[in-house]
Amino acid sequence: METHTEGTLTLSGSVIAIGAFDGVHKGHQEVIRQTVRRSRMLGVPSLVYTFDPPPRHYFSGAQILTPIEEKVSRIAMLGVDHVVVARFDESYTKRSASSFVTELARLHPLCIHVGNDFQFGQNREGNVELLARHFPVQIIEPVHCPDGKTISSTRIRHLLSQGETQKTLSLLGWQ
Ligand SMILES: Cc1cc2nc3c(=O)[nH]c(=O)nc-3n(C[C@H](O)[C@H](O)[C@H](O)COP(=O)(O)O)c2cc1C
Ligand SMILES: Nc1ncnc2c1ncn2[C@@H]1O[C@H](COP(=O)(O)OP(=O)(O)OP(=O)(O)O)[C@@H](O)[C@H]1O
Repeated sequence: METHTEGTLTLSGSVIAIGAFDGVHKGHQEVIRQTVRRSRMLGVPSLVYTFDPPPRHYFSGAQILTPIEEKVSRIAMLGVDHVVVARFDESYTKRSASSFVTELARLHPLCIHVGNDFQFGQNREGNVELLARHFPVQIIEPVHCPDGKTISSTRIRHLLSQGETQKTLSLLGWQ
C-alpha cells in the first residue's frame, strides 16, 4: 500500500472511502472491505482518505484509539492500494467543502463510500448531498453489535473508560 499526504496524488480512476477510522473497528472494516471489493470489480485502485489526528480528537480532545502508524497498518491489512493521510490542523479545518471536492476530483472516483451523516469542509458545510452532486456516492449501512447498538469509535472510547476491555476488543475485531 502507498501512503500519501493530502493533495499530492492524482489517479485516473479509484474507489474511495473517507473518514476518521479511529480504531479501524468492525464497522470501518466493513466500509473498507466494500471499497476494496468494488475497486477490484471495477478494475481501479482502492483508496482510503483519512485524517490525523481524528477530527473528534482535534476539536474535543477525544482519546485516540489507534495512533496513525497503527491505523495505516490496519488499513493496509484490509488490502487497500492507497491511503491519503490529511494532517488535520487549523489550516486544514478552514478549507472549504468545494476545495475538498476539487482534491477528490483529481482522484477520479467511480464511487465514494461514506456513512449518511458524513460532513466535510469548514464548519461542516459539506454533506452527502453535496458530495453526490459531484461523484457517485454509496451510503454504507451501519454495522451493529449483537446487542443491536451501532458500533462507533465514540462507543468504544466509552467502553474503554468503563474498563470493559473484552467488549472493546470484540467491537474492534483485531484480536
Ligand atoms: C476539508 C475539511 C475541513 C473540515 N473542517 C471542519 C470544521 O471546520 N469543523 C468540524 O467540526 N469538522 C470539520 N471537518 C471534519 C468533518 O466534520 C468530519 O469529521 C470528517 O470529514 C471525517 O468524517 P467522519 O467524522 O464521518 O469520519 C472537516 C473535514 C474536512 C475534510
Ligand atoms: N458501525 C458502522 N457501520 C458502518 N459504517 C460505519 C460504522 N461506523 C462508522 N462507519 C462509517 O465509517 C466511516 C468513518 O467513520 P468515523 O471515523 O466517523 O467512525 P465512527 O465510529 O462513527 O466515529 P465517531 O464515533 O468518532 O464519530 C464513515 O463513513 C462512517 O459512516
